[in-house]
Order: sequence, then C-alpha cells, then structure tokens
Amino acid sequence: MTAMQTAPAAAGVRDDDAVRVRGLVKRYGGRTVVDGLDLDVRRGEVFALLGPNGAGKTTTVEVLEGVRTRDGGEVTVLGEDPARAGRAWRDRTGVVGQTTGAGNALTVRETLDHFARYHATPVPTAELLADVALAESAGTRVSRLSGGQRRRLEVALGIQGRPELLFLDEPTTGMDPVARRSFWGLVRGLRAAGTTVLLTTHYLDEAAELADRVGVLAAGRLVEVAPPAELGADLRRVATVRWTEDGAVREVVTREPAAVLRDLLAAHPAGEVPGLTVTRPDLEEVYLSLVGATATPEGEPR
Ligand SMILES: Nc1ncnc2c1ncn2[C@@H]1O[C@H](COP(=O)(O)OP(=O)(O)OP(=O)(O)O)[C@@H](O)[C@H]1O
Repeated sequence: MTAMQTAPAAAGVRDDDAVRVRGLVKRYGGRTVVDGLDLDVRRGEVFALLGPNGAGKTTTVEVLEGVRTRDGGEVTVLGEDPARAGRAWRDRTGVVGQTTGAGNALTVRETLDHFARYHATPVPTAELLADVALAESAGTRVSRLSGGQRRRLEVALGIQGRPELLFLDEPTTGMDPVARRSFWGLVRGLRAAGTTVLLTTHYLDEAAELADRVGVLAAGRLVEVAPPAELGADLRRVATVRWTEDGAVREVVTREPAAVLRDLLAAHPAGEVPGLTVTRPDLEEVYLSLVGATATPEGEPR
C-alpha cells in the first residue's frame, strides 16, 4: 500500500469517531470495575465522562490511553487499538492524568522546553505559558508551584504536542474558580481548533459548560449519554406537586402534574390551594438519580 492509500475502515467504525469502545471489561483482582462499557466519541467533540468516585472513569480513560490493559471488549482510538499502537499513534494523543509526570527541580519554562524535544512540532513555550496562564511563574521551580499551578503545567504538557485527541482526567481538581474558568476557555479554544477532548470530571457545572455530550458512568457502566441540556430528559418530565393540607405538607411525584392540579383545584372550590408548588428536578438531582444516589418513588403521596 502506498502512502496515498488509506486503510479501509474497520467494519462499523465511522470515520468521525475518535474513540469507539464496545463491551469494555476491566477487573481488579476478580472485582469488575468496568462492566461491558460502550462508548463513542466523535472527532472534534468535547465529551465528558461524569461519575462519582470509583465509577471507573480513570480506569476507562487509561485503557483508551494505552497505559492500562483490559480484560475484554473492543477499543479503537484514532483508528488503532491502544493496546497495540506504537509511538506514531501516541504522538497524536495528549494525556493529562491525575498524577504529575513533571520533575520538581526544573523551573516551569525548563520543564516545558525539556518535554518539547519529544514532539515533532511542539507549541512554542511562550505560547503555552500564556495559554495556561503560567507566564508569571515561568521561572518558578515546579516544587514551589501551588496545586492549581501544577495542574496547569500538566495541562500545558498535555497540549504541547498539538494532539488530535486530548485526554483530561479531572483536569480542574485543585484549581481555584478563576483558574478553572480560564481553563474552560482553553478547552473551548482547543475545540474550536478541531481537537477532540475526552475529559473526566466530578463537576456537573464543568460538564455542562464544556461538553458537547456527557456520558454518566456509574458502577462501570454508562447509564446515559446526551448533550448536557438533554441529560435525564425522561427524569425531568417527572414533577413534584406540593401543597399544605391540615397543617401538613403533602407531596405527589408525577408525570402528569396537570391532572394532579385539576384534582386539587376541584377539592378547593375557593380556588386557593395552600402552599402549592410544582417543581421539576434540576441537573444535579437528575445526575444523582442517574448514578443511583437517590430513588424517587413515583405517583405516591409522601
Ligand atoms: N490499580 C488498581 N488496583 C485495584 N483496584 C483499583 C485500581 N485502580 C482503581 N481501582 C478500583 O477500581 C474502581 C474504579 O476506579 P477508578 O479510579 O477508575 O474510578 P474513578 O471513576 O476514576 O474514580 P475517582 O473519581 O475517584 O477518580 C475503584 O473502586 C478503585 O478502587
């Protein structure tokens, strides 16, 4: 095959999928922590894997990065199986993990200059420093950086090689609100430049701000994948009607609040239902329901 020819796409793999996972299984000592996971990340999108501690986010991402083995399933990342992919594939991905790879003795600028040598066309150090708002700390030793500054250095190292696909594992942990917002701007800029981003986060607001699509991971399975505004659409249709009766708060959880209201108004001919409210779950409540942190019985007064 000449360099001009391209390999035929594997059956079922869309050209615009940066990541395709089918039936991923990972066990630690007999305990299944990723349990038959299916996942597609399209080229050019920001995809957030959202889930509680221990849901399997890091394990999944590390399998996709090619740094962790798997016990089952098919994984294709940028057209290759990460378990077998080589140096050329690795150069097309960027990784910001939970632990730092940067040494402590060098300054920030020295660290970036050092790692630049590993990339064919690295982003110039001055540009990187500005991108992650570390220009003022360029001469500071890495050992003297705050937690949030260190995190920004790791992000700089992750994007230094101009990756096609960037993995960000809980990237804003330890950042203050200003650094977090500036980081969000950075991710938006990467997306605008065509970089695919797969990030893990505990933060709902971060997923809602950044992601084109969010995958909610619970106990090693994806329980829902949707754009943030559509997450839990089914759960959001459930409304809670509350009112006061005989001095006590009554509550009905229902998909048909209009019918409940009709009954209530019929029971109050004067037209006034004391303490009446109708609410629908917000994003946080939807998320908690999805990951099984709450279960809301439907239809029964409580
Ligand atoms: N090297 C390991 N050996 C044994 N168990 C592990 C190992 N790494 C992770 N686990 C376990 O696998 C489960 C999934 O962990 P993982 O780090 O993937 O979850 P996570 O969703 O990223 O959690 P967090 O949000 O806390 O980072 C957890 O119960 C964890 O204790």
